[in-house]
Amino acid sequence: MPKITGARVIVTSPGRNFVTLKVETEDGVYGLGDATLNGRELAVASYLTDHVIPCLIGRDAHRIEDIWQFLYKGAYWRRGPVTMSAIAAVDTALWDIKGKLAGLPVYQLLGGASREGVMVYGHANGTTIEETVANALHYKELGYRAIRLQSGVPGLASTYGVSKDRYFYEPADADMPTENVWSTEKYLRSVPPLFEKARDALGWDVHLLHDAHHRLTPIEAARLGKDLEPYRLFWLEDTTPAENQEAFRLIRQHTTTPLAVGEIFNTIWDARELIQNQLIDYIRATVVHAGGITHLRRIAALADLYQVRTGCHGATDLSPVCMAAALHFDLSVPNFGVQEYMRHAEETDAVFPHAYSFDNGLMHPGDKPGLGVDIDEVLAAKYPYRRAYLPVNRLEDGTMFSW
Ligand SMILES: O=C(O)[C@@H](O)[C@@H](O)[C@H](O)[C@H](O)CO
Ligand SMILES: [Mg+2]
Repeated sequence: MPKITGARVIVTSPGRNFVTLKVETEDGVYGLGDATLNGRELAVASYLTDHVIPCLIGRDAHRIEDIWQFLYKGAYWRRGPVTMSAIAAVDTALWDIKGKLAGLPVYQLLGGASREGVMVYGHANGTTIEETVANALHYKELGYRAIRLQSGVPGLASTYGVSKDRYFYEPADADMPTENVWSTEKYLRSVPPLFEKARDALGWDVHLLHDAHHRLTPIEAARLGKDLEPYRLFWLEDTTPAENQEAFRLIRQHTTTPLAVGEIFNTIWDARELIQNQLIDYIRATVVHAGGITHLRRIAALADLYQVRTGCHGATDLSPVCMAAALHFDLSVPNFGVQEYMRHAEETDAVFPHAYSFDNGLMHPGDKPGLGVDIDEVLAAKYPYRRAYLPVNRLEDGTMFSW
């Protein structure tokens, strides 16, 4: 058996913070797993170092399912983003090791390729509709077949999804949380004209998406979905805070705009009612925050029964290790929908050399054994951790609100 002889957490900040688990076996083969939880990184690092790694040493690295069950059931305190990100990192690293030992890319171990490539969507943003549409046109020229559009809201100083940089969106921007001001009325007025202009400029042969980032009530979400129907969105994402799964029934009854949710979900239980009651069209759970490749496959299998497709989260706070793992999953899973792809900064790519590639709107994980992603530890050590928070939102009268 490939015995696990060591495991370490590597925290590095090449442009932004990443937490990576490296698991080593006695024959020198190692695997990597992403454990990054944006804004709460060190909690996962400690969970791994202080509580998980001591239990890994001496185990058989091939027993992925058993180790997953051991960490999930053995903790007694189940679920939650910190626990599930830590389990995900172990699980991902073990799949990497299994692939390397088998001499096969991970997607081959997951049943092989179900498609030629993985359709990804880019994130077009701008402070005005004109800027956002121009940015979306640029994505189309780069070959993207799906584009998400997020525009500034007239009357609001800053909004989720609109970055200072044209191409790189990074929400965790300060060592104390940035406070934004939010108005749903202003936002709801601004979105339909954005998509009207986008369709005029981009035509109908490209998929358009939008993220409401959990800030609407069910009836507001229903109205937005209805207002956007003429523009035939691929999906409308995270309309309401999904702690209340039942809310989606109300939204669903009012609109045929496809609904996506789940980037903050960490287990199948968060999505179960939504999937079984066919209240959503796309499940956005991803490798790092939803218990790794093993658990994500379970979620996808449940979703497949109800024609719900996958649409993994892929913002810049998910490291290239997660991106690689997601692409192996995407290439193999039968009910794939789309994959989010926000390009990482050059410093990030240099610390995490990887085999995955983008061509004409599709990505491929490459054919290196394992995940096909590495970490340059010497370079990583040059980028020390810097505390960085996600922003918060207040209504115009000062009330705390969902970000
Ligand atoms: O869909 C998305 O990409 C977003 O909702 C993310 O940018 C999200 O805000 C960040 O990943 C939070 O860390
Ligand atoms: Mg989102």
